[in-house]
Amino acid sequence: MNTAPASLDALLTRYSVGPKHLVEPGPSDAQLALMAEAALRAPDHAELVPYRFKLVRGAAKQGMAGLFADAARAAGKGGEGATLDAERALKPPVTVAVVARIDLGHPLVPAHEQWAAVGGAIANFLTAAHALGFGGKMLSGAKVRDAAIAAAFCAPGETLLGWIALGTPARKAAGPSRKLDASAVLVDWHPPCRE
Ligand SMILES: Cc1cc2nc3c(=O)[nH]c(=O)nc-3n(C[C@H](O)[C@H](O)[C@H](O)COP(=O)(O)O)c2cc1C
Repeated sequence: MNTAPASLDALLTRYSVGPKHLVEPGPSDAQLALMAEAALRAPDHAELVPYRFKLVRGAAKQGMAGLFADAARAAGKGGEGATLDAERALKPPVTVAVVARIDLGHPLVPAHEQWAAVGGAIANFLTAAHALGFGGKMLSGAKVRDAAIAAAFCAPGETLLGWIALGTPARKAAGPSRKLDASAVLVDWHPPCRE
C-alpha cells in the first residue's frame, strides 16, 4: 500500500451508504453548493455541463413518493411493494435527481464524452458529500424508465439517470467497500509492431 497524502483521503475512502442507513440531518444549502462546485470540477469537454442536479427535499419528497408508488403499482407490484418504493423516496433526508442533457448533434463532443462528463460530476459530487461527513449512494433501477417519473424530472431533451440519496450515515460502515488493487487497472500500453 502506498503512503497517500492526506489530501487524497476523501477520494481513497469514499464508499456508498444506502438510503436505509441515512438519517437527518441532511446537507445544508451551503454544503450542497460545495458538492455542486466539486461536480463542476470534473473534466467536461467544451464545458457543456451536460447535467443538472435536482434537489428533492421537504414537501417535494411526498410528491416523489407518490410517483414511486404509482410506478410500483404500474409495474405490477402489490400494495406492500408500492409502500416500500414510496418509503425509498421518503427515507433519505435529501435526494438529488441526476439528469443528463446530452447534445447528440454536437459538432465537437460526441455523446460518449458527454456521458463521461456526467459520470465524473456524479463521482465528484459523492466524494464531496463523503468529505463533508455525509453518506450517499447513486441509485437508478427500472423507475428511471417509468414514463411519468421521467416526465416529472426531465425537461425536453433531458434523460433521468437516477438519484443520489444523501444524509448522515446512521452507523459507521465496517469499512470502505472492497476495491480492486490499482494494478488491475493500471497497465502498460505497448505500441503494435510495425512491419
Ligand atoms: C448511474 C449509476 C446508477 C446506479 N444504480 C444503482 C442501483 O440502482 N442500485 C444499486 O445497488 N447500485 C447502483 N449503482 C451503484 C452504487 O451507486 C455504488 O456505486 C455501488 O454499490 C458500489 O458501491 P461503492 O460506491 O461503495 O463502491 C449505480 C451507480 C451509478 C453510477
